[in-house]
Amino acid sequence: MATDKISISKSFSRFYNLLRLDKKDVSAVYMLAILAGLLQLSVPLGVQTIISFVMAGSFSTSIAVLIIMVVLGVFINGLLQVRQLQVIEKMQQKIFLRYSFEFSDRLPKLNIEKMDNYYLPELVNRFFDTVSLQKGLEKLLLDLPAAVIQVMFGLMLLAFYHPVFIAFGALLLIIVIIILRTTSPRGLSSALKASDYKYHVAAWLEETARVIRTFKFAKSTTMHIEKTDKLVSGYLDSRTQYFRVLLTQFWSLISFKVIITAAMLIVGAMLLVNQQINIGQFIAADIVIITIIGSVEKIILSLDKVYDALVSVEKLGKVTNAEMEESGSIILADSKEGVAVSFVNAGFSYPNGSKALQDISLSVPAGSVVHVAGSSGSGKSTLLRLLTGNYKSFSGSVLIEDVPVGNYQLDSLRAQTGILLSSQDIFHGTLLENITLGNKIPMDEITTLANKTGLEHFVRSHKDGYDMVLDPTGNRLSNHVKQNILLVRALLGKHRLLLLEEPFEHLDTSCRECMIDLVKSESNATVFIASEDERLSSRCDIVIDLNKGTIQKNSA
Ligand SMILES: Nc1ncnc2c1ncn2[C@@H]1O[C@H](COP(=O)(O)OP(=O)(O)OP(=O)(O)O)[C@@H](O)[C@H]1O
Repeated sequence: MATDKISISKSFSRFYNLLRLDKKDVSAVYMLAILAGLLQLSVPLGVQTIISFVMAGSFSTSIAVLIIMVVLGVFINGLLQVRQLQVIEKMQQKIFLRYSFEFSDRLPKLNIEKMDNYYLPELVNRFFDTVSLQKGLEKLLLDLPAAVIQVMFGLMLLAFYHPVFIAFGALLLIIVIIILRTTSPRGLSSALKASDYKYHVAAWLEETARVIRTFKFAKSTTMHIEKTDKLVSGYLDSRTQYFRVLLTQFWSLISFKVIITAAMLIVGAMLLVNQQINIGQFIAADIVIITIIGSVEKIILSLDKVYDALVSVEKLGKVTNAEMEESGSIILADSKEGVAVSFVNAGFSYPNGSKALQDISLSVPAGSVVHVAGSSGSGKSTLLRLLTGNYKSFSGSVLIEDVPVGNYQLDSLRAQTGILLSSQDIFHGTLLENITLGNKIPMDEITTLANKTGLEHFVRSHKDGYDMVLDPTGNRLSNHVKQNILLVRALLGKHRLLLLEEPFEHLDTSCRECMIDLVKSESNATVFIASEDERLSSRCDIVIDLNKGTIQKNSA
């Protein structure tokens, strides 16, 4: 099973790029963390001074003032933490919002030629990584900087008590850096591997759900369980590997804690006995040391969330960094006339190497109705796809109005093209939304077409009419109605080019005849109809007969 390669520095730079978008918020969080870290140190300093006063046997108003100041410091520290939480919450909301819109905006603009090997609904599962990213963000921006800052300030403070603490600080930093450097790359790559398997398991469960009837009616198959078992084993293996890395880090931490606690107590006690520090300084130094150890513990225990956040950015990048379609700059003029289309020695292979079209040369005058005939797999859909402007890696040339199709601005080409390809479908939404795709189209135009195609009968037979909600993929609709909806969608508006794949497939003979008349009379558009139905040929101006991707016969 292929696992994505990942490098920790690249991952961090992707994460950094994400944070850069919220520069102000991130700076605010760090400023607040620094202030909170400083205030945190007021506790040991205050305690030390209070103890000195008490030891000296003097209880005066200055102690009361000091106590009030220490308590106030703790309170302000809490306030700063609340403010940090508010900023982080805002950033977490922004992450969800940003990825929602980025996914929504990018998906229709993906380069479908390059994304041919992906099943997009499965790819979109990565959206759920926004949740791990939100959680990781909290650790990365709140706990980690606070811990790092506390360690740094704590070490600086300790150095004032006795130079031996400087050595202690250096040793501590070196140990933490060694632990992180040696274990992090392994931690990140095993986290990514576990995440890959997680998505493979989810994808397989989704696939089982999608073809539920196949498994339900199959004769005592256990294939779905066996396949799940294999994927789950992969997940467990990589998860165990990942946990092993975390365990190494936790063990290093425990040993580190034991050694440091023992060393500090011994050193502290010796300094105290030798009267190099007083009791107040001893207690204060211990408070600082406990804070430092607590912070280092926080850093190491947060590592899994850091890995999760970095892995999430990688996973979300599968969609946000995916290649987008390229658009040309020429605008296809809005006109009542159809477009002239020509292919010159055009050939096309899919990314898997399957040769779909070879040496296609043809010339279609504007306004012609073309029947692209041929058996299944002969290349009919592919020929139509090349005219959509989405498929660009063909050899030879494909021209619309004597301009290479790739030169057109995709939006302008789409505005002039009515498309009904078999890959299109019904989506979860109202009937009206399914027809108009949210475009403002006069209702009379819709009802006229619905009348002509026969969709009107379906609309009338439901109490909610155009507001009826269709289920995803339109499974509960008859093929005939589904085809009618897609046909009305394709024909709505003014077009210079119509690309229709098996538009009349589920219609009875009389309906089929009316529809052909409808398509022919609709406009002056140039119409390409890909269909295996030979009866269509006699009703069209040009017939292109395809066989294994080449033109067998081209008759006008
Ligand atoms: N997305 C794809 N990836 C790889 N190969 C493809 C893809 N789509 C089609 N093909 C292959 O390209 C060839 C032409 O397919 P195409 O769908 O254009 O033929 P068709 O005549 O429209 O067939 P049908 O009527 O069954 O849709 C076939 O061999 C098919 O297997």
